[in-house]
Amino acid sequence: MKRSHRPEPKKQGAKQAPSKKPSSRGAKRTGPASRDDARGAPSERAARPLREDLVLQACLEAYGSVRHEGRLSDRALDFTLRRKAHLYSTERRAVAERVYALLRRQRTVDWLLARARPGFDRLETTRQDVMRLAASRILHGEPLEQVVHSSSLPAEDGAALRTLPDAAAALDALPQAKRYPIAASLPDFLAEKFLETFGADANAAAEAMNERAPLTARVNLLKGSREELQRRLAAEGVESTPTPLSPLGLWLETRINVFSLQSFKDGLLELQDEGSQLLGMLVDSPPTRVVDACAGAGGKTLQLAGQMKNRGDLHALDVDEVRIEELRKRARRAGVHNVRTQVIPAEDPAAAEALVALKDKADRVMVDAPCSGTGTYRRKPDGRYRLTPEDLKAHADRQKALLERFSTMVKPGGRLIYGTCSVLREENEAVIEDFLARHPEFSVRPVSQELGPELGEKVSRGPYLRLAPHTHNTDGFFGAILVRAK
Ligand SMILES: C[S@@+](CC[C@H](N)C(=O)[O-])C[C@H]1O[C@@H](n2cnc3c(N)ncnc32)[C@H](O)[C@@H]1O
Repeated sequence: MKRSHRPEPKKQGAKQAPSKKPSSRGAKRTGPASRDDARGAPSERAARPLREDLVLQACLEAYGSVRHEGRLSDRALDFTLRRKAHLYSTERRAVAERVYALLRRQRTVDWLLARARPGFDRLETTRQDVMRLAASRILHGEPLEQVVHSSSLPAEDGAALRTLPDAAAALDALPQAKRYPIAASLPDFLAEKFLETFGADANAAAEAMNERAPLTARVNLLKGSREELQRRLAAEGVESTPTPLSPLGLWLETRINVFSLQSFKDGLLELQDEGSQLLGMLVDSPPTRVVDACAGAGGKTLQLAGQMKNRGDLHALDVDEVRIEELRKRARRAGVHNVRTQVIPAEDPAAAEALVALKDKADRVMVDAPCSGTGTYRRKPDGRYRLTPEDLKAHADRQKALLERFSTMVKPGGRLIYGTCSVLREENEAVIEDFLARHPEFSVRPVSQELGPELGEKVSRGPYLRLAPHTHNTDGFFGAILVRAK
């Protein structure tokens, strides 16, 4: 039976979508503290049964606002759960897990229900959504009868759910080209691109993309080593495991609220996917002047500051004032002193003017470009349903333009580091090829020269960093190092 759309036996004791590795959703910041945070022993809290009616109501609100009102999933959950202070933390987690699980399998679930329940698409919207949530829970291994019972379904809808295995068998029987977009839960054009990109591994790529991501922290080297952080976390009752690829990372157990940990408030760690950490490691240290050209809220800026040991000049630029403000806050918490932030205009020629002072001056320029985010669907599952072929083209055009603009800041002998969290060639290798065709003064430096042969071999394809959930259990990332001739 294929995992993607087959109802499967529930793992013993599990209360959530299965995940091979530590996973993150439990620790998502979900609004104000829930009512049991201060009450009851942990074992009592864990044993308390979910109040299914309240959980279902919250799931319907959050899922409905993503699916029917177009809100982003993290915002919709945050918004819903902020207004549900009466939910226990186990219930809040169940809401987040169920909504994310359904978003990851939305197309599959819709296809199966259309077969299992004649007239499904003519049912009233809330009734459809109740069935979707129930079907998704069954696909993720919850016992069918328990789900049917706890979803308070009309008898005919419950009966339809009992036929899901037959619908799954019909899906399995489709030829791969027809089956794949549905089983992978991707729009047709993206499914085609995944098939092109991953070939024989396309099924595995989709499976891993539809799993929960691990909850991954990056140690703040300015405040201690990874081992010291592990000890601090253990003292706070949090188990952690060193990440296998990044020397900076720790997988954290999921059933915690990271943001309430003292070690987080003291700036000892940041949440950052292991793939993102590896991309940040392509910027070597200690160069004296580094530009983080698309710094956003500073995930990589803070990592670079740590790698630079708080020395030299680190320029963090972005067009988004809100993100830059968040970066400043995070930098204060992390004890970062070498960063200068700058909000820059997006459009030429104003943008070019803002960068004039840095022209030919930087040892390293990192362009962590805005992209389709096709590598991050484990964490942002709804992104796939919003992306259009036109968006993809616009991303690639903008990436080329940004590389062109920010490359002017690299000094002779300096390096340009380009990265995305996309798995698609047109945003990655094709952007680099386009740039090199117009800039013979730049050449590619294989990432293994930066990361060392052992790690380099594990994380690269050709000269580039190439990561994906099914091969590395990281988000999908691409990275390239380009060196400007002296
Ligand atoms: C992938 S995100 C950066 C993530 C960030 N580096 C991190 O590690 O957290 C891309 C960023 O590029 C920014 N951006 C978009 N257009 C830009 C432009 N013309 N110049 C600079 N930054 C831009 C976006 O605002 C966004 O914050």
